Amino acid sequence: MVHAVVLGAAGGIGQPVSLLLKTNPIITKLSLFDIVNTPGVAADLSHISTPAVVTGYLPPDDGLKKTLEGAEIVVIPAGVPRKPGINAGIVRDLATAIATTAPKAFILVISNPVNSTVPIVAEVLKKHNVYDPKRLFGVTTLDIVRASTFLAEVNGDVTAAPTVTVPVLGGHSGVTILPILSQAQPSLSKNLDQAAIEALTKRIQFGGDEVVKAKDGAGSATLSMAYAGAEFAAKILKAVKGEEVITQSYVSLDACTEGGKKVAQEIGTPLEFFSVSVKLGPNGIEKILPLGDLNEYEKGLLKAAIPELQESITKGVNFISTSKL
Ligand SMILES: NC(=O)C1=CN([C@@H]2O[C@H](COP(=O)(O)OP(=O)(O)OC[C@H]3O[C@@H](n4cnc5c(N)ncnc54)[C@H](O)[C@@H]3O)[C@@H](O)[C@H]2O)C=CC1
Ligand SMILES: O=C([O-])CC(=O)C(=O)O
Repeated sequence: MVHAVVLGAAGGIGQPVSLLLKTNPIITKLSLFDIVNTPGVAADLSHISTPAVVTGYLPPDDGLKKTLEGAEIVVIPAGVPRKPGINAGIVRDLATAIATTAPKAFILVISNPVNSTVPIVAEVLKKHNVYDPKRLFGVTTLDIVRASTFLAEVNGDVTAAPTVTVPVLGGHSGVTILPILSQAQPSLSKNLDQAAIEALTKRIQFGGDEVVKAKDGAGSATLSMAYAGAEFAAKILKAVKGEEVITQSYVSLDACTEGGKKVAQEIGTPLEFFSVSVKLGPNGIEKILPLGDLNEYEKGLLKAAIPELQESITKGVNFISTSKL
């Protein structure tokens, strides 16, 4: 019995991610919230012959509170593509509702800029004394998905993508995205020269721009993001059921003292949030894994990512310290 929630469920990501969650047989209750159109989305999904009972809520009559009551996992794709200022306020308000109604839920933040929206959610939860860093995740799975696909593609066999894994660390925007191609499994990057590695790294870092350009004004990645978001939610739910799961996510380095300290040393600059490899268990993050060996090029990428990450985290924290909650 799992109650999953999508906030921003009528949007470009919200609708397909809700569809994919509806097809996850572990989920028995799926509650959808948006400022528009959720009754229609919910009615449509409710005809699918999978276990989840789907309900759509709108803001009137305490809709957000009703959506969140008893929620165990909350996925947040609410917001507007490439409008960071607007999204900060939206995410703050949704986090406030989670803090008061479903403080123990796993929170999966998709709304951009993830590098700032995750600190925003953390600060709101801290203000309500319900912050559990083991349960708060910035979803960076799309970067991991892209890395697998693009590495398989450049290696001449895109059909191998499902069997290729590349750890992607750092954050979720441009130069803060650190694909660690030297740690790819299988080690396909050995077939590539340095110029090809650098081109592939840039493609992964700026994959979002490729979609924005191709959509020509009609928004950013939605379908691949929905796939990635549902995959990440499925990983959390597998871990809850006791399966061992290791993946990367943008999380607090204080979520796990031991592992987090080691990573902080590897980074060499204090950062409250970073996308790292985490071992997930029934209560969320059990262990933060070391960055592992980085080659000289990857060390340079890490160094270049730090100032932007620091600035984005500070922006998120300051946004809440100057907000009336
Ligand atoms: N983490 C990642 O890898 C990715 C993140 N994104 C981000 O996801 C967010 C959503 O993108 P799209 O679905 O394409 O946008 P969209 O504009 O199609 O959908 C956003 C939805 O949020 C809803 N919304 C707005 N304010 C709300 C509120 N206060 N409460 C509940 N719902 C509200 C809107 O009504 C709309 O249905 C954007 O911030 C985008 O940048 C997009 C792609 C990848
Ligand atoms: O680029 C964007 O605006 C959306 C995004 O985060 C991505 O596609 O990775």
